Amino acid sequence: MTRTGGLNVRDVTFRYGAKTALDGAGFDVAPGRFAALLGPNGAGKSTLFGLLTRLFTTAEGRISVAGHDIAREPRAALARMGVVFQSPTLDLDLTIRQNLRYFAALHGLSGRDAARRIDAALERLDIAERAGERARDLNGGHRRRTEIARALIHGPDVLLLDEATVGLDAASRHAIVDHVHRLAAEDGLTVLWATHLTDEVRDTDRLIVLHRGRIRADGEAGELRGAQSLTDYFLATTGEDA
Ligand SMILES: Nc1ncnc2c1ncn2[C@@H]1O[C@H](COP(=O)(O)OP(=O)(O)OP(=O)(O)O)[C@@H](O)[C@H]1O
Repeated sequence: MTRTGGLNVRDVTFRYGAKTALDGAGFDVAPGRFAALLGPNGAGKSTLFGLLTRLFTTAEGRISVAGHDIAREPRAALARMGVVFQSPTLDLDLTIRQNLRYFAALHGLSGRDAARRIDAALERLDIAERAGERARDLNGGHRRRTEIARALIHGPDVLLLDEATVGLDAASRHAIVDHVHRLAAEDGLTVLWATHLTDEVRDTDRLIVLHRGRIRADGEAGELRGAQSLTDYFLATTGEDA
């Protein structure tokens, strides 16, 4: 599937009072690419996600999502975007399907169209057989997969995930990293995957290293790291533990 636009971030600066959290940060993610945004704690990843999702705004810099400038066409830009936030946001008392139905309704989707989209998203994340179970009864990995499925229901072009594997065991982490890579490679989604874990990045991924509000490296992960391990490369680039 070919999609247009991708994600463009240009010269974005953001301050919390006197504290500069993002300092002229800019990068592009081409349509259908998986980009890992790698940064240690405090690098500015959550601030960037806040700007991408319009939680807050800045006059300094430009962001566009699937060809829509987020300041000038916020509704169009947000409609093209799926987001998985760092903090879990499922209603634990509802079933998986009910959680997704609720989200579909927020997007103005209902009836057969919503059901079809929900089924497709659950299939895509390999959790269709769990649809009738309450979120509370699922493990952390399946809950996360549900949240990713939910982020796909309205058919976004760009998928943003902020530390999506936090708190999960190795097997669940691996499964989720794999699923999201496939969403880029097979479905043409543009993915921005924020993490501080180097083992979630593949050599063929686009790698963007953010440190203290600035982009420190941007390229294909395997080329950037060369003969070094990615962890060593990351340490050398940021001077901090990975
Ligand atoms: N509300 C705030 N007021 C002041 N400074 C803040 C605020 N929120 C974040 N910061 C600072 O801005 C910088 C970037 O923070 P941000 O949360 O975006 O980083 P991060 O890469 O997401 O880190 P983490 O993985 O720890 O969430 C940090 O130095 C942080 O201390």
